[in-house]
Parts: sequence; structure tokens; C-alpha cells
Amino acid sequence: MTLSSDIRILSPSVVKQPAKNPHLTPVNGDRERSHSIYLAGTACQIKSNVSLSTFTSFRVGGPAEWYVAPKQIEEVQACLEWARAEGLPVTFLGAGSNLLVSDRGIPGLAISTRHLRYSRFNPETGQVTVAAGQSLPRLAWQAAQLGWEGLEWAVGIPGTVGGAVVMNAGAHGSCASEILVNTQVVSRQGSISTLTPEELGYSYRTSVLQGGDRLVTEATFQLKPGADPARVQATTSEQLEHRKSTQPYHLPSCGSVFRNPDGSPGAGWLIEQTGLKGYQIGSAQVAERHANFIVNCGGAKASDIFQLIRYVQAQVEQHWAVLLEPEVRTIGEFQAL
Ligand SMILES: Cc1cc2nc3c(=O)[nH]c(=O)nc-3n(C[C@H](O)[C@H](O)[C@H](O)COP(=O)(O)OP(=O)(O)OC[C@H]3O[C@@H](n4cnc5c(N)ncnc54)[C@H](O)[C@@H]3O)c2cc1C
Ligand SMILES: NC(=O)C1=CN([C@@H]2O[C@H](COP(=O)(O)OP(=O)(O)OC[C@H]3O[C@@H](n4cnc5c(N)ncnc54)[C@H](OP(=O)(O)O)[C@@H]3O)[C@@H](O)[C@H]2O)C=CC1
Ligand SMILES: C=C(O[C@H]1[C@H](O)[C@@H](CO)O[C@H](OP(=O)(O)OP(=O)(O)OC[C@H]2O[C@@H](n3ccc(=O)[nH]c3=O)[C@H](O)[C@@H]2O)[C@@H]1NC(C)=O)C(=O)O
Repeated sequence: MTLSSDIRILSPSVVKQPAKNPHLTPVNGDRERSHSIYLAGTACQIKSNVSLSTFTSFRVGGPAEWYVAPKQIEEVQACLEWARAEGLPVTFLGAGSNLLVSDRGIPGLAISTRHLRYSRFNPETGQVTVAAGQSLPRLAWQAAQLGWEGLEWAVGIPGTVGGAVVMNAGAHGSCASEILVNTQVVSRQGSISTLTPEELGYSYRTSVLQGGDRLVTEATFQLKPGADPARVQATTSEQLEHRKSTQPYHLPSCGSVFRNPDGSPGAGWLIEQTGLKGYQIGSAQVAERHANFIVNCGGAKASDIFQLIRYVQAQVEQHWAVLLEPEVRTIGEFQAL
């Protein structure tokens, strides 16, 4: 299919009527033409009807009604202003490594942080200030090469810095909130503020930013400079190797589907002991290597994955009286069978 492109120049301040909204693209229906809008005064291109499947690690999901990847904070503010003027809901995307997007897509404007990129290491304070779209594994390797300790655990988490702050990403007994000094956020109204970890309501894989309307644009972490780079790199490599041997790292997934429940063995153990390893709906499968992973074996639909999540949840609750809570963030409409 070829999408035609219709470029228009709009100023956020003059757009009052909704642009010709494609709304949600029917799963099997005609595809709308793709439009691009340049926001006046910026180089920022807002595109319509953009498939999100390539922007999620599950490799599933329908189109965003509108999609943009701003390069600077001023462009973020202009996009938010445009969405407000259009009366559109806004969704934030990092690397999409913990997202299940509906096959029907999502309404409104999807703002990706993928082009918000920089990192500044300050050897005097041991702090690194990083833009939200920076890859967390890349940051972990940069720190290791400098001989800065504190991010070795993060090397296998294939998300962005912004996603890690929001999700309180963690592994090997460490997590983002433990090293976060502060984070810069932009509100839906476009105002910028700096928040401390205490203001973010952190606990295991949780923060007040989840499902909220503030976009993380930057974070500062406290690391420990001065170690032997070879040693930090060796530890970083070991963490990655351990992960590759215990998780189905080579297949599309969202990492752990469920948070580990309090006071019982981990979700993976519970799911395996329920006999669900290898269980499949469509092309979505409970991974053989780790039962708390669902993998896309090729051509899975978001609805397959959603149904499998619900099935696993129901089976584990029936066997163990434990209700597993999803860690993966679901966006768009899904139908429970
Ligand atoms: C193979 C694999 C292994 C994984 N291993 C781990 C692991 O060991 N530990 C772990 O914690 N996680 C793990 N994950 C899950 C995932 O990588 C993390 O949750 C990661 O932090 C998500 O970052 P992201 O940029 O991809 O966020 P996304 O998936 O894009 O978004 C996650 C949520 O954060 C919001 N969001 C993203 N960026 C921003 C922003 N800048 N401002 C505001 N909201 C935002 C989104 O709206 C969404 O609600 C793994 C995933 C995979 C695929
Ligand atoms: N199962 C799944 O669903 C998914 C799995 N993954 C896996 O997660 C991992 C991370 O993916 P992703 O977040 O996309 O990674 P990125 O490519 O964004 O980041 C990896 C970064 O780390 C750097 N790097 C890698 N190895 C070294 C090293 N030995 N020394 C120094 N720097 C190094 C790379 O540098 P350079 O650019 O120079 O190579 C790159 O900048 C990959 O192994 C990928 O296969 C990712 C997404 C989904
Ligand atoms: C991948 C994620 O994070 C991961 C993180 O990478 C790893 C490593 O630190 O520790 C957590 O997994 P996990 O608790 O399953 O850790 P593992 O060490 O793999 O397993 C814990 C225990 O469960 C058992 N286990 C695991 C999988 C399985 O199929 N069967 C099973 O019995 C293991 O034998 C082990 O005794 C995080 N998951 C959660 C929900 O907290 C993620 O959040 O997406």
C-alpha cells in the first residue's frame, strides 16, 4: 500500500477547527490518506495515521491518529498546544518496550520522545543529565566505559530514560528511583517543572507519572565515577549475559508481563506451576524460557496478547488465589471475551 502525503502548514494559534481527523482506522477497512502538518515556527512534523507496530517491542498495534517525535522541548510545548487547540487526547511513547497498543490504534496525538537525545556527564558531581529519549542500555554502556558505577543493572532494559523514570524500571535488585536526583516534566498546559523522587510516589515498578498527563523530558541520575572502566564494563556484560540466558531476549515481548506479587513466589514461577508454559492464543505464546514473558511468535495481534494476559491471570487466580497485576501498559480499546 502506498500512502500519499499531503503537507500543510498550520500555526497552533490559528488552528481552531479539528483538522480532517481520520479517527481510528478500521482493522480491515480502508486506510485513510496520511497527512503531514508542520507547526509554524518549528521544524516539527505531525503525521496522521501512523502505524505504531514498529514503535513497540511486541511489534503489534494499529495506527496513531496523529504522531509526532519532537526534537526539542519548545517543540513538545508547541505539540501540546496544538493538541489542546484541537481537543485531542495525548499519549506519550518512549521506546514502546512496555506497551500493548490496540489493533484498532489510538485516537489523538501520540508524542514520541525518540528524538529528544543528549547526555551530559558532570565529573565534579558524578551526576549525568539525560534527555528522555536516550536509550537506557546506551546510557549504561556510556557510564561503564567512563568507569562510572550505578547503571550496570540497566543494560538489558530496552527502553528510554523517560520510560525508566515513569515505570521505575529495575533489575538485579536496583531500580531507577534509587539513583534519580530529579526529573524535568512538561504539563499538558506546557509548563515545565522539576520533580524529586519523593514527589514521584515511587514503589516497585510504579510512579505517579504512570497514566498521567506529564511528559518526562529529562532526568538527572547520581552515579559513582572513578572506578576501573574494565571492571564496570565486565559487570555490565555479566548482567546482560545473565539476562540472555534466563529470558527470551531474542523474541518480541514487553519483558515481564506481570509485576511479582507480594508474599509469594514470583509471577514466572506461579505461571509455570500452573502449567502454562508454551500456552498459545493465535501467535502469542507464554514463553518457554520464562513464563512471565509473552512472546510474539510472528504475526500475533494485540488482541491475541491481550486475551492471553487475561487467560493467564484467570488461571493463576484459580490455582493460587493470587491476582497477578499487569506491569505492561495497555493503550487503546480491547475487548475481553
Ligand atoms: C526484552 C525486555 C526486557 C525487559 N526487561 C525489563 C527489566 O529488567 N526491568 C524493567 O523494569 N523493565 C523491563 N522491561 C520493560 C521496559 O523495558 C521498561 O518498562 C522500560 O522502562 C519502558 O521504557 P520505554 O521507553 O520503552 O517506555 P514505553 O514502553 O514507551 O512506555 C511505558 C509507559 O511510560 C509512559 N512514558 C514513556 N515515556 C514517557 C515520558 N517521557 N514521559 C511520560 N510518560 C512516558 C508511556 O505512556 C507508558 O505508559 C523489558 C522489556 C523488554 C522488551
Ligand atoms: N525481546 C524484545 O522484545 C526486545 C529486545 N531488545 C534487545 O534489547 C537490547 C537493547 O536494545 P535497544 O534498547 O534497542 O538497544 P540500543 O541499540 O538502543 O542500545 C544499545 C546501545 O548500547 C551500545 N552497546 C552495546 N553493546 C556495547 C558494548 N559492548 N560496549 C559499548 N556499547 C555497547 C550500543 O552501541 P552501538 O550503537 O555503538 O552499537 C547502543 O548504543 C538488544 O540486545 C535487543 O536485541 C530490544 C528491543 C525489544
Ligand atoms: C523483565 C523485567 O524485570 C525482571 C528483571 O529483569 C529480573 C532480573 O532482575 O528480575 C525480575 O524477574 P523475575 O522475578 O522473574 O526474575 P528471575 O530471576 O527470572 O525469576 C525469579 C524466580 O522465578 C523462577 N522462575 C522464573 C521463570 C519461570 O518460568 N519459572 C520459574 O520458576 C526462577 O527460577 C527464579 O527462582 C524482573 N521482573 C519483575 C516482574 O520484577 C521486567 O520488569 O520487565
